Amino acid sequence: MFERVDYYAGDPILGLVDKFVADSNPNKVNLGIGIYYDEDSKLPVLECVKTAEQRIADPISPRPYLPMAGLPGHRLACQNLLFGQDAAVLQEKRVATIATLGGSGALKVGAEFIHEWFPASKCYVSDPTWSNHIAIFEGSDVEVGTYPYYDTATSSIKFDEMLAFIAKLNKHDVVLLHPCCHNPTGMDLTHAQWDELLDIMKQHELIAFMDIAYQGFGQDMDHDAYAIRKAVALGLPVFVSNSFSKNLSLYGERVGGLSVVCPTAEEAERVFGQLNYAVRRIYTSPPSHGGRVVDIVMNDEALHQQWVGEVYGMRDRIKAMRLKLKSVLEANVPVRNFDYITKQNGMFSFTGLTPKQIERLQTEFGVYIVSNSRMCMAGLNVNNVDYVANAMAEVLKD
Ligand SMILES: Cc1[nH+]cc(COP(=O)(O)O)c(/C=N/[C@@H](CC(=O)O)C(=O)O)c1O
Repeated sequence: MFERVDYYAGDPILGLVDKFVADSNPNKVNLGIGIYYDEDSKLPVLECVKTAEQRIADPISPRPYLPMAGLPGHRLACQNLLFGQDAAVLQEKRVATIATLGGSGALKVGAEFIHEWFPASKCYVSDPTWSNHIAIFEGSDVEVGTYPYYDTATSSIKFDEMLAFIAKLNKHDVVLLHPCCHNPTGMDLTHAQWDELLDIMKQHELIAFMDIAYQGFGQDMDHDAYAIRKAVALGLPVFVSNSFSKNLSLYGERVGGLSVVCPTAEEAERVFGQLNYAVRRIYTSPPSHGGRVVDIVMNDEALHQQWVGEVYGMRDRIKAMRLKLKSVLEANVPVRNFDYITKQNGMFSFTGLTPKQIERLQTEFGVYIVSNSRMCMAGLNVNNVDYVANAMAEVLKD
């Protein structure tokens, strides 16, 4: 009956978790999946979340279905964070926002919407990008292509090539962009480069799909949203998928959002209705617990301020680990340039290690990084950074 069904080869990122758990090496370090671990290699529960959880727990309340679009407070939280509190585009009611099952759910609903209402549009992702971008859009029957992005030889962005390629796309083609903390390279465009790119996209009537999963881990909440707000200012059609998995450390609660910026409030109403309908046909409504945590933390002024401070604490710890890793590697492998480690933003560093070196890191040292050479810097801490640096130095001798 099901003999024709293909075996699933496994996910290049999630599959590493199982291998890591099964590894008996006492020194093992998981630098694969994009999860923030604290100084003690523990997944943190933010203080602001603890307070929200207490409010949800006492008094305990029933758990009715949420609206298809999720809690209004969750949706408002996404809008204020992405576009800025009281932004004109919000005052004009030109943004259709739904709460989603994490950033992944936002991408899926967005891909379904594009397939249905822009059937001729192709989606172009950066080369390289988060592997699930391609799987999600292709899973919604949207044809996916890639635009030039990262130059491995120079650890930099192929900006001129990227512009030239995007300038040749067709009207209403979708360009999937990382506003900050690019996954997997960590290399971000400068504000001047964003201005140039978005202007070309405006001229060629392209659709910007901005996937922001690490807001606050780059420079700060507003700086990290620059590309989104610039696209809005230029009057581009913008889809924004956002995730609270990392910056609220709520991975398993599956909380995110999808926003679509429209030319008029009337069109936003139309889009909002179809986003609701897409949710109904995929999963009916988002989970209530995570939505309530987002609503409480993000809309209570004191908790919101506390949250921002906690995110910047995570950001700064990662930056400190980048500096430490770079200094130990420079001391151990003086012939090699490691500037890329501190040039890159957010959780990830694209190390450029070869498959053989990656394999040795894993089998000989129990250090797990993704097969494309992406390393999650948020898995480093003062207890393991020397070990990881020495292991990298060792395999780099190959
Ligand atoms: C760019 C990007 N967008 C969306 C997501 C999905 O987030 P969520 O809200 O949890 O659905 C992730 C997750 N990335 C990490 C985990 C994963 O692969 O699912 C990662 O790259 O390791 C991203 O890195």
